[in-house]
Amino acid sequence: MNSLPLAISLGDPAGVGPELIVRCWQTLADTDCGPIAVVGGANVLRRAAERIGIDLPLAQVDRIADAALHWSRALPVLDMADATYTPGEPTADGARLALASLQAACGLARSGEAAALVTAPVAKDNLVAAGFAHPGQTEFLADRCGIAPEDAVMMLAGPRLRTVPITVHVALSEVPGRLTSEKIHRRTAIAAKALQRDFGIAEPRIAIAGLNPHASENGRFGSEEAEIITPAIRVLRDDGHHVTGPHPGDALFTPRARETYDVAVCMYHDQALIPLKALDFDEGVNVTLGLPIVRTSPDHGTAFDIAGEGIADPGAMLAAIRMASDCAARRRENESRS
Ligand SMILES: NC(=O)C1=CN([C@@H]2O[C@H](COP(=O)(O)OP(=O)(O)OC[C@H]3O[C@@H](n4cnc5c(N)ncnc54)[C@H](O)[C@@H]3O)[C@@H](O)[C@H]2O)C=CC1
Ligand SMILES: NCC(=O)COP(=O)(O)O
Repeated sequence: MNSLPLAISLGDPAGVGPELIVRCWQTLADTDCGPIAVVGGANVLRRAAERIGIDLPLAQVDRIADAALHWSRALPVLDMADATYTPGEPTADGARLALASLQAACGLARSGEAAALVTAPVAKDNLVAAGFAHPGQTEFLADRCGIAPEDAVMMLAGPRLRTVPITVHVALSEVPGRLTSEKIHRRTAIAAKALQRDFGIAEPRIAIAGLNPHASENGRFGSEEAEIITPAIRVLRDDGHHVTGPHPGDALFTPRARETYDVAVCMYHDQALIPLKALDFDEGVNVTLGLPIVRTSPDHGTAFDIAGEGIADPGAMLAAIRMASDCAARRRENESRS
């Protein structure tokens, strides 16, 4: 168990994040996942709990270290920015709060005051209006941690599947131009190292998808497999990684195929996220690999359409908190051994 708290950023206060955090605290309080602390938004959390009929004990703390004193009987919330609770109706104030919470929570993880960072969902376009200059939180965290955006690797992880998209938040038409052997090699190697360090998989089995239908059918439907993906696979194998591919994307996620690998490396966002969400939506976690901090998030977004109705499933947020706790503990253990 982590003795340090996990820092939870509030996400967009008009989304499902606040009510899910409340539900997660109810489930996790005093369990071996260790203390959690929400960074800002006490009023939002209180109102979200009221709205879904939960009598929420809340402990406002000045220092995250104090969360451990309270979390078994009250949800610890760091006293800072706040906003009005307007479920389903995002506001500029709410976006500013989401950004302030993300920035402060990231700072706590980086300084070592928090064991890990768990981010509740944000709406990227609203954040941009609040001054956010990154395609997503993944790239923001890379920037804050002083690493190249390409080296912060998104992985979606559920009980049945793990996937890594090589390109992420870009238009589909730009994907072929953005794929390079170097990028596939580098991001796959980062994922392999993180699976060892944070997930305890000693020799990760990696399956790499093609880009084109039938992985190009020997060049009939495109050249990226031969020119970009296969050379990357060769170098990864030379480095000692257990890699197969390029596999036709449509065959890679069948039940039998999934038994043959620990992670599927995919060429674009939806190739990686569609199978994960189809299989594991209510338990899916978005984890950022390659950072000096541990960061997880639920696989879903703000779900403005159901916010405040009390019907949002807390499973993915719970899985994100548990995974952050496990990864942080494993990383600390590995570091103390080396
Ligand atoms: N981790 C993050 O911060 C993420 C943020 N987003 C952002 O969220 C916003 C909305 O994105 P969408 O594509 O609409 O995806 P979404 O995941 O918010 O919603 C898609 C569908 O799933 C449902 N849903 C989502 N979470 C649910 C839950 N916990 N329980 C039950 N049903 C749930 C929604 O009601 C909706 O019908 C966008 O601005 C996007 O950028 C999207 C994915 C991840
Ligand atoms: N589709 C995943 C997603 O949008 C989450 O991105 P990030 O904000 O975690 O970078």
